[in-house]
Amino acid sequence: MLRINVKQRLGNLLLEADLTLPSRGITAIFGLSGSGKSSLINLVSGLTKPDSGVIYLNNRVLVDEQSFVPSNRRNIGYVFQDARLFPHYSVKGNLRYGMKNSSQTKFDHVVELLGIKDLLHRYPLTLSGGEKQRVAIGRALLSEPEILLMDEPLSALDLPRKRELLNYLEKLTKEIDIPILYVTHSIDELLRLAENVVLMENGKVKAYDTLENMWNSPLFATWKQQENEQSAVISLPIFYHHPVYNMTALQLSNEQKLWVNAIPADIGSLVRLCIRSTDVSLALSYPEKSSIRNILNGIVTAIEIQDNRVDVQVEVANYRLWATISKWSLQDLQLIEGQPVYVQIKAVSVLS
Ligand SMILES: Nc1ncnc2c1ncn2[C@@H]1O[C@H](COP(=O)(O)OP(=O)(O)OP(=O)(O)O)[C@@H](O)[C@H]1O
Repeated sequence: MLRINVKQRLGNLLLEADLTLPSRGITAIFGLSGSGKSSLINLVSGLTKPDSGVIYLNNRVLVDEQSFVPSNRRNIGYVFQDARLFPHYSVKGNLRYGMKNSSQTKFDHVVELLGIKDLLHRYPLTLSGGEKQRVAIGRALLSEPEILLMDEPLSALDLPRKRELLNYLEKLTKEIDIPILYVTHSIDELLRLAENVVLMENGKVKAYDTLENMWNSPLFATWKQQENEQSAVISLPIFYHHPVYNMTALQLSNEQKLWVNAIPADIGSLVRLCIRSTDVSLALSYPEKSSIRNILNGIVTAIEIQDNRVDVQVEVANYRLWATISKWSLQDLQLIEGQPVYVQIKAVSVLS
């Protein structure tokens, strides 16, 4: 567990944070440029000192009124935007630098996890940006930190390398059981990686919650790129793999399941999905003989009339989804809050 309660004056900005973060999973520090994201994790790493306050990592004091543990004694792994490898050491040398014990099994595991076995004898100058970052992550992990701090680790990479590293990061986060604080202003990275989100604004913590709750809250409205639709992000457990068709059923409730293209993961694993309002339609009677596999029971919970469309929020087994319909359809269906409807879902994007 990471406990942060700090104040720090940064020029015109007063950074203030009061947070308790969980002991595993990725917490994204998200916000506009200049909102104080890097400054916050610099305080955790010990690169800077707060004017007042405390930071505890797993009940160990890093900072309080009496003490300030320097960076090199915090047991923290740090990955920056640029990999900052030692140019005169090979990849293997970089990885071994700072390794706490020389466990070959641990070394092999990290090398395997990050796909860097073939690079071990190369030197940083010969590596691509994405490869360098994987080595930097490997080096940080092999120091066996109690927490991993990542400050926009993908921002210096081109799109293909970003995608490649995202896949590694996603795998990594499922495997390691230390918390990761991940600074980003990318929605893509947030949706793929974050379990929890700290939203920073002008040096303050504007909100802190699970990614799903944040995404679905009005605070996030300005961050959603699509102007002509709404979307819902939800996580559901895998319930069943169809033995014939290449489909997987996810559990919304005991009664209701959502079918998606086959996901190669075990029953019970959580899958994060994005359902866009333009892929959802509503009907008042059960659509017989429909080609759409997902026809669910829902209740209308909100109706938002926009300039050229209507966004209808529906609750399906405790999950809130959105459907975009036309004003004409609203008039036709005479929808009101509390009304039961059939919710047809044409497409679902699997995020992670
Ligand atoms: N030592 C300092 N002295 C004065 N101002 C500072 C100092 N460090 C940071 N700042 C200012 O504090 C603000 C927050 O900076 P910070 O780098 O934490 O933002 P950020 O959210 O990480 O931004 P970005 O996404 O652009 O990296 C900025 O306006 C920055 O110029």
